[in-house]
Amino acid sequence: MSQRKKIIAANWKMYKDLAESNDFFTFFIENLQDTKAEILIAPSFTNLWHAFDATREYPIEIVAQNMHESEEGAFTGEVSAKMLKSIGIERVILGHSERREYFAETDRILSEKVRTALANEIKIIFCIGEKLEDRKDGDHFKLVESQLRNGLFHLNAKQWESVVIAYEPVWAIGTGETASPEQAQEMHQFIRKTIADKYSNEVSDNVSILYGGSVKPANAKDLFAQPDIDGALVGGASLEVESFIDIISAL
Ligand SMILES: O=C[C@H](O)COP(=O)(O)O
Repeated sequence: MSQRKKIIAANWKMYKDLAESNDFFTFFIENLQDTKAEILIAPSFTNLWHAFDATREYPIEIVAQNMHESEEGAFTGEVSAKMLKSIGIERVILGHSERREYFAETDRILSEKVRTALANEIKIIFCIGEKLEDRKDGDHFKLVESQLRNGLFHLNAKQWESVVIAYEPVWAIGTGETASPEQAQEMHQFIRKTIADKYSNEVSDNVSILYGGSVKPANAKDLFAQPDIDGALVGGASLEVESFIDIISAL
């Protein structure tokens, strides 16, 4: 019987200064209802400590949006796993398409980030997803499989207990063009089978696979009704307390 977790994660990207972040958490905590979902929120680095401190007593996990693959060094502007752990952060988003696109994060760099995170006992939300041209060419399964293999298939079965996958078709991110529940389910099922073929059904059945890409209160319920969709990684709709709570309530 699968014990995989239901997760609603917020990726704030480069939005909210400290005052806006603090205001969000004050209102969010006041209005949060009981939910079976694990709630994860990823603010920017400058807000991480305050967010962690404000939510210590609540069922809300604060997550980093990135980290460097080296333990430490002359990497101006970067943040290490050790620094994140020192402020209580125990999970990081890696492989987001915006990091791959704008910061040239290759599969090799991402596999190194994965190694460093796990070596520092930091759990991972690993993002994979095809571009529109991949899908139009019928290459979306091949692309997603290569991201999965190159980023994560160096892990042993036990290490997968620290991994959550986020399938985020690039063409759905920030566009309002959400994948249909059927499209998302088809890819989630493929991802789970690819993991099962490499490892085992036991490993794949326990990996939470989140959908990301224009998740809104209006489409969340139909997405979450799919058997292999275990929650969402939400961008824009997580910036407002009301819409984020509505998405959580849809699970
Ligand atoms: O990490 C979140 C994804 O990029 C989705 O963003 P979005 O909900 O604004 O489309």
